[in-house]
Amino acid sequence: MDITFSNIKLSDPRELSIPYWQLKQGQHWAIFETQNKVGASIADLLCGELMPQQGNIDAGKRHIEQVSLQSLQRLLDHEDANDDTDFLDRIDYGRTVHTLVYEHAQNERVAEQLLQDLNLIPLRERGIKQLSTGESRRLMIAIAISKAPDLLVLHDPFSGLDIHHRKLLSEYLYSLSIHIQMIVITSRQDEIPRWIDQVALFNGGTLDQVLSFVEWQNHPVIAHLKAQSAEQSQHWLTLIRKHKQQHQFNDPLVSITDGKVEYVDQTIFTNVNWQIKRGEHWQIRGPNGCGKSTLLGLIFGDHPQCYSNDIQIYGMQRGSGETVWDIKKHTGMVSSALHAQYKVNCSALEVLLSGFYDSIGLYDNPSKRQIQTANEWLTILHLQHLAQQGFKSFEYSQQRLLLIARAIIKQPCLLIVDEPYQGLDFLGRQLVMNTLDMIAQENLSQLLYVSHHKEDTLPSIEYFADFEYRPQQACYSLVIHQAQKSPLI
Ligand SMILES: Nc1ncnc2c1ncn2[C@@H]1O[C@H](COP(=O)(O)OP(=O)(O)OP(=O)(O)O)[C@@H](O)[C@H]1O
Repeated sequence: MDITFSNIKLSDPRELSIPYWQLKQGQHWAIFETQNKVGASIADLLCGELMPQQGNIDAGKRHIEQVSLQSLQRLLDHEDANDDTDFLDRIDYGRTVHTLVYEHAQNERVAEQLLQDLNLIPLRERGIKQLSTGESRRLMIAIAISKAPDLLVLHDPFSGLDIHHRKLLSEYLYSLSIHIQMIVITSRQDEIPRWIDQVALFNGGTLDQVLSFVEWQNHPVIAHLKAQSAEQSQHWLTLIRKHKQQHQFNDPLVSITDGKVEYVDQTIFTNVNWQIKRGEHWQIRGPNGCGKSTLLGLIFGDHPQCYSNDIQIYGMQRGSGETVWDIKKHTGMVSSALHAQYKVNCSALEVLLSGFYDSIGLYDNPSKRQIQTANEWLTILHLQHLAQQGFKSFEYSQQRLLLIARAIIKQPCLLIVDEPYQGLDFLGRQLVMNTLDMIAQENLSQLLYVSHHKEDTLPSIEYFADFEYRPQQACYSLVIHQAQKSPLI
């Protein structure tokens, strides 16, 4: 049976308008997210998580599943609601990979095959809350397929995956496309699979064009969006320059000596020796699960093992009586973990203001100047009219942009951006990427940056901390590289 959208409308803070759209039985679709994210709303409408304010969707009795950042967030919320840490003699990390994949799988053979196909066997006994970004993405795909859907909506399926797992998933989805109808929603051009039949383009939230794969490849929208983002990022930078802060720390800003993180069942990395000097911008690279976020958590002060390591930051030796707030005061952070923790339903304005206090939610009285700066940020994010709207009611990418602005607002000395583009549309990603690059170029903050995508490399970053696997120690270690500047001709 075909799926038909008729006269669909959603408004503030989401925006979606689909006068008429038919997805024929068996046809594979891609939705390319240019600007105004629509994918999350479409996925939620199809899966019955959201009701249209107007119009209707006829999907018959189709069993539709989605894989998306919001479906992961819902599962994590569910695990938090059932957290048994208080009744156990250990931390409750949520249900294990094994339990979650077995829960809906038809039989053991299907479950084991899924664990194998998505490279989840080594993670079988790990709780969902322990998983890294790429690991949890693979788990969410396995869970969705274990429910044997007729239609699978994959929102940014490759997001957070390293190169090896992106290749594996791409081959896996191709084999799956023979049996299951799919809608792939993405904001990256190279992530539209070749087996897609039709591409839907939205303009300002409205379904604008339906294209064949070949028509899509020659479409001018990308060039147009790049020009638009270059112009808009100048507005961001003007605002950042206006509130420029001076930081007076001595070298090195951060120093880790013989860093090590280990858990009961495995060591993640050892022998990490790393110094971040003034003016240096770093990209941290390495495969899923190698410890990038863990290392950044040691610096930011969120990771429990930061006290058992020899870490100096901003001239303070960790564990010498300083508080986590002494560190956070000079540090901005964007990451999926922080996004997941930001559960407080304060207003958009309060989210931005909370950046001045490093809090999740706002518990202080902001000054007039801080309120004015936060309002200026809302204006350049085009969210001024939604200043009082609750954070939770925003779509994931709008939330992410608010959290990025929250991290930048106080102009921290160190800006930790751990896969910042997760959930953003094409324009949003370009905008944030241009802005981060200009922040680094002008040394407005020092970047510690993580992204798995080659095209996200920021030209201003010259230092690379690469995790490499050490088979003898069965864990990772860090290797430092400095980019060769191309000789002037
Ligand atoms: N409490 C724990 N016990 C055992 N392993 C854990 C625990 N917490 C995290 N891990 C594991 O530590 C590893 C490192 O996680 P981390 O999030 O730092 O990886 P990452 O390099 O950022 O990966 P990604 O590229 O997927 O984001 C992962 O394999 C994760 O499953």
